[in-house]
Amino acid sequence: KKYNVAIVGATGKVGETFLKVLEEKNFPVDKLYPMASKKSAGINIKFQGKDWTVEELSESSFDKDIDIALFSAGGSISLKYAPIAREKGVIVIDNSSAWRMDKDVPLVVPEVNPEDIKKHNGIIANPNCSTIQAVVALKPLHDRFKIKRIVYSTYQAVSGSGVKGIRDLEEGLKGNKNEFYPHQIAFNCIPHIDVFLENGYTKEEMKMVEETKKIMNDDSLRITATAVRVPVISGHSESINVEFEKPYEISEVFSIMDSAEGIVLVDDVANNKYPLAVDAADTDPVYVGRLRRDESVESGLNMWVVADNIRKGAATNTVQIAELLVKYDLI
Ligand SMILES: O=C(O)CCc1cccc(C(=O)O)c1C(=O)O
Repeated sequence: KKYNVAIVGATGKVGETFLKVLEEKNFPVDKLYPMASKKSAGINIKFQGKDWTVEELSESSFDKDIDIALFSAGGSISLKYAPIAREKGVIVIDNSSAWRMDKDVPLVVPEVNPEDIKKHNGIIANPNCSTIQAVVALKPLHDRFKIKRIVYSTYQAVSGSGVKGIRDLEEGLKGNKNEFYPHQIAFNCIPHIDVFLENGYTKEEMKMVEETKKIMNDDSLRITATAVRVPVISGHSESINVEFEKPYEISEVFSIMDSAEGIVLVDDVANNKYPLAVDAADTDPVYVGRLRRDESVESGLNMWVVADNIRKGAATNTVQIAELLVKYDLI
């Protein structure tokens, strides 16, 4: 069976990676409907050996035979158009934060909570990039040792902000002034991703806290986060400190990580081997390393987790969700 697939935000960084990953995975697409804003309408897109024309997104865009719509066009577009698509019988997989915490919307990482997809009511949410790579690494350890507390510190690539963030870094490295970020990103770290909230955290940090609990289905988890933008083009790196309910042996953590789905263990410090953003770029795994006991608590562990924020952090995870819909015969 082949499916008619709409791509909302087809000309953005994540949108164009949707197309790349759909082709790589040979997803069975019959008709493609690339959609974007007025300024991109008419652009020709080559996909699976054919030419497709970008149409301007409108309220009538889903009045045709579309099976799945992959959205990555910002939260306001998702808020307005996902319900319109759903009403027309389209299954929406949304990359924005707009629907993630809605109780009727499953928030899915296929390696972590695939079964949740069966509860969808027409909209499925793709989690935040930093949350996805974290829960892939944490889930196997939570199942075995029961996590009680998580401390996230992230080092996030500028591609997470799209072309504007990349340009700020590239221009900044040439000594030109920034336009997008609140401060110079070149030769700098900016502890400010998305907007600040009443509690002094940023929205990015609270997404990690709230989305982790929903995906792991455990509101008892105690979590804090600090999200930092760093002068890296591609790949988010994260220092994750976890405290378990149960005692553990470090040798068992190594073997669990080495065999867990979606994880590549890179941990051989005697030979300077640990996960690096430049190695993760344009690949799909979540890379885990620097595993070591946190001696300051009863049963604690430190790790370093790296992944491509546009692929596993967004586009690949979304296409994997589409593959789950097919696998579970939900479409
Ligand atoms: O609303 C928007 O314009 C998009 C803001 C954004 C930019 C970069 C990553 C994310 C994300 O959470 O995945 C988000 C978000 O959906 O909140």
